[in-house]
Amino acid sequence: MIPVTEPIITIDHVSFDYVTYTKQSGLSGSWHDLFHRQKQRVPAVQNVSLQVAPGEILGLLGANGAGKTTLIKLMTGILPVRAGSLQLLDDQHPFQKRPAFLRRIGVMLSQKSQLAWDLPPLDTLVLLREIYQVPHDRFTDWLAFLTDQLAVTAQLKVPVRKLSLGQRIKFELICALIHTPEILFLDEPTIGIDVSSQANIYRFLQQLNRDTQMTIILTSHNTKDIEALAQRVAVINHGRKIFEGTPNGLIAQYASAATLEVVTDAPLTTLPAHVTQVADSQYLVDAAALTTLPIDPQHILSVHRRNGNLDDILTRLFSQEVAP
Ligand SMILES: Nc1ncnc2c1ncn2[C@@H]1O[C@H](COP(=O)(O)OP(=O)(O)OP(=O)(O)O)[C@@H](O)[C@H]1O
Repeated sequence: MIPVTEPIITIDHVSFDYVTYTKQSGLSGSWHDLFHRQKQRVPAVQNVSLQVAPGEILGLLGANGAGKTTLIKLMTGILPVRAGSLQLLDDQHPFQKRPAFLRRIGVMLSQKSQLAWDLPPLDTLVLLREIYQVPHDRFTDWLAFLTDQLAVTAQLKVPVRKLSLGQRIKFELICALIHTPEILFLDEPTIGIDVSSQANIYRFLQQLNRDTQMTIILTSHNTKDIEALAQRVAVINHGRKIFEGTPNGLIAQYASAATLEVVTDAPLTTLPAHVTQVADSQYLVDAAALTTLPIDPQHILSVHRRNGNLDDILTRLFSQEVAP
């Protein structure tokens, strides 16, 4: 679906390959590598086109290694766009990292911390204030608001190493927001966060989006994040976009057939193409295909109908091998 308003992000047929070199083990392997390095291309993003409207919350969904983080890195200028084109705000070259561009985006990557381990978050935030040239009084008010909303005011002056994981993630989020960006990128924002803090973060992001029209792009394996926040989702599989639309549209498209969950005491040794394994002896199968399930009925312990929720659908979607 193409947003009706002028898009704030336009990704047009973008592809990205990582180039790596295999490393052989042992001394002789290292010696061999000196003269004959084996080059490998990893096609992380393949021919992806996507548009995001201002004020939208878009969820990027995909299995591990699908290419979500790479797509975020391309949008935020961490990686260069070599094939296709990409425009964010009015900048067609995010990789040039113009200060005016960087001031308009906020990025929180799960694998990269902005916080200094031995310093309190306040020190990092003051540094960011200088980098982004946030006026002092604005900084003070905004920081007080953010820490209050995320319930971490008391931890502002505590060294990062003494904070809980949840508190650290909330400060990472505050770092990404301290300069009030127009677009916020969140890579796995609730990883390792308890349910009450998750709810706190959802409420906060929803309010932020509602009150300031901030555009939010998030990736998550936690479908609760997507259900709570995303107005639209793009599903990436092996670097390709395989779905774009609303979360309900995704459910409607892929949950057309009734799905049954079968528990057995005789696990399958080989998995037929139409069956998805969800646990050691637990399988999902279309109702219409139940009779073709190669399990002796006396070994079936239970059969339950599963309504199509996002978790089920993504499990099925990502377990189907889509050729890279
Ligand atoms: N620096 C790198 N060098 C080489 N290959 C990489 C690099 N970073 C990622 N890849 C590969 O690119 C592909 C996409 O990775 P990416 O991190 O974008 O996936 P992802 O969808 O964010 O996965 P996850 O959900 O596990 O974080 C994977 O096959 C990964 O192994």
